[in-house]
Amino acid sequence: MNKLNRQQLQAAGAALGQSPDKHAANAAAGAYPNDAPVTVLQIGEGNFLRGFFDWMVQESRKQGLFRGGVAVTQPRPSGKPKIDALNGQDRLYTLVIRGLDNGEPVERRELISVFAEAFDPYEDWQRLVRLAESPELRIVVSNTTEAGIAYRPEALTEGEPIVSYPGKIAYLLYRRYLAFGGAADRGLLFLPCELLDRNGDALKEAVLKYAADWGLPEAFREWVTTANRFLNSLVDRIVAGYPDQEQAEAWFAEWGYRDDLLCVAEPYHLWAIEGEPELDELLPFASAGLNVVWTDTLEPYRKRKVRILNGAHTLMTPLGILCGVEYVRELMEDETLGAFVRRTVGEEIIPTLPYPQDEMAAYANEVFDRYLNPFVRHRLSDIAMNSVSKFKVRLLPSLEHYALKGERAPDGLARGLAALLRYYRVRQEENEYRGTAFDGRSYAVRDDAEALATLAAAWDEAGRTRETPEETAGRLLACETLWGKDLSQWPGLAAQVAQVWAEWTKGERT
Ligand SMILES: NC(=O)c1ccc[n+]([C@@H]2O[C@H](COP(=O)([O-])OP(=O)(O)OC[C@H]3O[C@@H](n4cnc5c(N)ncnc54)[C@H](O)[C@@H]3O)[C@@H](O)[C@H]2O)c1
Ligand SMILES: O=P(O)(O)OC[C@@H](O)[C@@H](O)[C@H](O)[C@H](O)CO
Repeated sequence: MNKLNRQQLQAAGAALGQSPDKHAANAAAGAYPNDAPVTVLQIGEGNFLRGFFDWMVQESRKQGLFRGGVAVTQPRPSGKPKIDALNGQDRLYTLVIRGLDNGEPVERRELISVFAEAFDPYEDWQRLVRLAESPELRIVVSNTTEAGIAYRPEALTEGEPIVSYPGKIAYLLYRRYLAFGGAADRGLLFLPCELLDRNGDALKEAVLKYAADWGLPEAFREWVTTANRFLNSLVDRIVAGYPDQEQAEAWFAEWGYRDDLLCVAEPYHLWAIEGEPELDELLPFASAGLNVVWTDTLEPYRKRKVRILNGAHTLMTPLGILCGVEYVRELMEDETLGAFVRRTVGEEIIPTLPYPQDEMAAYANEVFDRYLNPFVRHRLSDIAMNSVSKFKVRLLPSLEHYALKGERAPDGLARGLAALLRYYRVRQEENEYRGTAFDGRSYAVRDDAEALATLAAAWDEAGRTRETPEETAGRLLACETLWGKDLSQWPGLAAQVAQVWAEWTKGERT
């Protein structure tokens, strides 16, 4: 069977546009017109951007609202296989949107054709520099995970690729600044999608640090802040990526082509962007009828989503994996585990949020329905990656709410923390860290190397010193490098964690 290629796109377009004419067919399919300029640079080849941003560009293009194409590059050398795979299928991929939309089951297949270019910036650095100097370029979008926006000092060597994402932007902006003589109207609009608090500000700050490190002129740094916009935004859509092989094979047989970049997403989508609605002229997603909200108050959107949706994911994941559960939906359908998640969100997390409680409860119910989407198989093992830093952002603030009032942690949140610590009872085996589930099966744990080393050493020390479980809990909670503060000081928390572990030892699971 053939790989996806342009011929399939034209066939799809012809079917949609009822026309054998190539241009009409391409327009109907939202295809990239060969003579349109690249207006967007996308740093990130991952599932999320392909299931969210690129789909939005495609939707806007179908309506004739968005002109231009996207050049995609990977943020790390290790992302190259996906760029190669994209080029191997004429820069096309299939997005399947599956789930309940206003209670109605939907399954839509879209051939996404927004990529005008896909290249490896580490192999062809000058191509990226030329793009930065292009007058047509207007927008830079990224998703490099929360780790990608970090500032890590790095040398600037003329002609050699910069490794980090913000470092790249600092240099590329400098080249753009030089190319246009610092013209005020040649700045770019940055839309980082990383789930970091005030992601636009974080990117700008890191860019300016690199500019200062490299001694770039003060006038350039001024231009970075005055001529460019770094928008803070909050993205929300569950993009599960490539489906199970069995499902993929069934689709390939039906469609008559194979697609290595096949991606599955839910129908729900929200992009709240801090900026004036006039920016929709440049990024006409709201005009295209997509759920894109221009707002001057991002915080309520962010807090609601990170604390409820992501918080519940991070609450359920360690316990689910310890219990041998594989998928979010399976966990929510389990009588005990599902009730545990609903109860903790409803009775413990929502009351910590300073917003109308009925609105928060309605949002949580919508989230539970999304978790139960029968068509999106969201793996707990995917969500589990980097759970320590996720816990800090998603669940710790809810726990802290009680600690600051001098209260003990409520039961569900304490159990979530106990599960996280038990999940990270890991040992290094060759190149990876592994933990052991309740049934004795072993699982791999992916996290920051330093965090894993700290947790493995703490558990090892606990095993050798014959301390009590409460002392072990205290030892783990005291690791400020992990939590950003000493949690062993919070009222009764170590004892609560030890109590939960004792229940699990007796075979009680929640
Ligand atoms: N998948 C979803 O449902 C979803 C929804 C909302 C937000 N997100 C965000 O997306 C991220 C995961 O992305 P995905 O689902 O596309 O997964 P993915 O594995 O398909 O892609 C991850 C991307 O991040 C890059 N990356 C990873 N670590 C990096 C680092 N240290 N520095 C620079 N780049 C790095 C990879 O090269 C790749 O481009 C999460 O961190 C989250 O912030 C995902
Ligand atoms: O993408 P991660 O790995 O940061 O987190 C896993 C999930 O919580 C996350 O992807 C959500 O599904 C998403 O944030 C929904 O918008």
